Amino acid sequence: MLGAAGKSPVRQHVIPQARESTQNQSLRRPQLQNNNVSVFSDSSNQYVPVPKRWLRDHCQCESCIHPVTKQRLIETFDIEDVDIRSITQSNSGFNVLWSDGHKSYFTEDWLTRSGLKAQSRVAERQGLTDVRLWNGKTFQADEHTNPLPTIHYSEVMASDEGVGAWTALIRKYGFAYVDGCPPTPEATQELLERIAFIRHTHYGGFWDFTSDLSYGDTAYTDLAIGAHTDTTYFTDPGGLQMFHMLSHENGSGGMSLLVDGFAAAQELLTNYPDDYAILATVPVHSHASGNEGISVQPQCTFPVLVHDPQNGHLVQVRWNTTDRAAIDTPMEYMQRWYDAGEKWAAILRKHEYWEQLQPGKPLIFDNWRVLHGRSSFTGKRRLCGGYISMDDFISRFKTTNWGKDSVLKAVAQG
Ligand SMILES: C[N+](C)(C)CCCC[C@H](N)C(=O)O
Ligand SMILES: O=C(O)CCC(=O)C(=O)O
Ligand SMILES: [Fe+2]
Repeated sequence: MLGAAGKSPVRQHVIPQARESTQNQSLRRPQLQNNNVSVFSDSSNQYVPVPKRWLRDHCQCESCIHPVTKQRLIETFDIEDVDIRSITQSNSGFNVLWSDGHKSYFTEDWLTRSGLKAQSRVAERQGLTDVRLWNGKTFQADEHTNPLPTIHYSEVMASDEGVGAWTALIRKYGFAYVDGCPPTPEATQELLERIAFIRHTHYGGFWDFTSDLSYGDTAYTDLAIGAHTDTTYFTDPGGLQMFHMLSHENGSGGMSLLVDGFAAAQELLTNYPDDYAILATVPVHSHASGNEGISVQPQCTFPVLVHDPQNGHLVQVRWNTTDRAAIDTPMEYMQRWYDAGEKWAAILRKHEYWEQLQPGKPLIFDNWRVLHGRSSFTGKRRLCGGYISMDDFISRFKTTNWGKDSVLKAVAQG
C-alpha cells in the first residue's frame, strides 16, 4: 500500500529547509528570437520560446489586469487570432505589438521568473526559504544562542512591521511567544486579530475555556493530552492556534508541550524511510462527534504526513490519537502502519519541549507543523485563544515581509 506504482515514494519527500533563493537565476536573461520571446527554462536548462497565446494571456497592461483588483480582465480564449506584429527590446523589457493592435510590455525580471520550475515557484511563494528545525533541547541547552522565539506585545500592536517580525518568527520556528500582553480575553483577541480574522469552528470563534466539559472534547477536561495537532477532522485544519493562560487557581500541573513535527519527520525519514513512506501515504480517517448536532469528517482522506504533490515538500502533519478513526489500509498491511506509528510516536516523545504557560505571555503556533499537548492538572485553569486559517496567516506573513529574502513578490499570474 505505498505509491500507486507500489514503489516507495520516499525519495521525493523533502522537509522544508532553508533554500537558496531562485533570484540568482536572473543571470539568464530572456531573449528575442525569431520575432518571439524566449526564456531560460530551469526545467530543461535551455532557452525555450514562450507560446504567443501565453504571452498575450499574461499581458500586464491596465486593460488586461485590473490595476486595483489585480485580476485578469481579458477573455483570452475569445481572442481568435493571436499573432505578433513586432517586438522591440528596451533596456529592461520587451514591447510587443499584437496583430489586433493591442500593445503589451513585459519586464525582463518578470519574464525571467516565468522560466522557473513550478516547484521552485511554489516553494518560494509558500515562504519556505527560512525554516529552522528544533528539538526538545534546542531552547534549553543555550538560551543565549537559541533564545525562545519571543516578541513584545507593544511591537505587534504598534505597526505592521511588528506583525511582520512576529509572523516571520512563527514561520521560521513554528511557534512564538508574545511578552507583555494584558491577561484578558479582550486584549488577547485583539492581538490574535493583528494577524487575521479568527477561524470559527463548532467550538466558537474566540474561545475562553476551562475544564467543565462545556464541549464534548478532552480539551475541556483536566486530563493529560499527548502531542497532537488540532482539527485533523477538517479538510483544511486550523493553521495557527493561540493559547493564552489567563489564570490557574488552587491547583497544579497543566504544563504545555510542543514538538516540531517537521524535525520529528526529518528524523523518521533519515532513520526509518520505509516507515516514513507508510505515514506519508496510508490514509487515516478522523472525526469530531462529541457534540450534539455535529459530525465532522474531512471530505477526502489524508495521510499523517501530507506533502505538496508538486515539489514533494512536507507541508502538514495530521496527528491526533483521540480523534483518529479508521486507518485505510487492508488488514494484511495494518501491522505495518502500527509499526510506523510506534516509531513516529517515540520520536515525538523524544522531541517534546515542555513549558508552563504564563498569564501575560500568549503562545501561538503553526498547527500544520508543531504538535501540542498538556499534562493533567488540578484546580481551575482558564485558557483563551483561537484559530486562524493557514492561507490567511501566509497572506499576512507575506504582505508584512515583502522584500525579505524569504518572500518573493510573485502573484499567481506571474
Ligand atoms: C477549541 N479548543 C482549542 C479549545 C479545543 C479544540 C478541540 C481539540 C480537538 N480534540 C482537536 O484536536 O481538534
Ligand atoms: O489545555 C491545553 O493546554 C491545551 C488543550 C488542547 O489541546 C486544545 O485546546 O486544543
Ligand atoms: Fe489541542
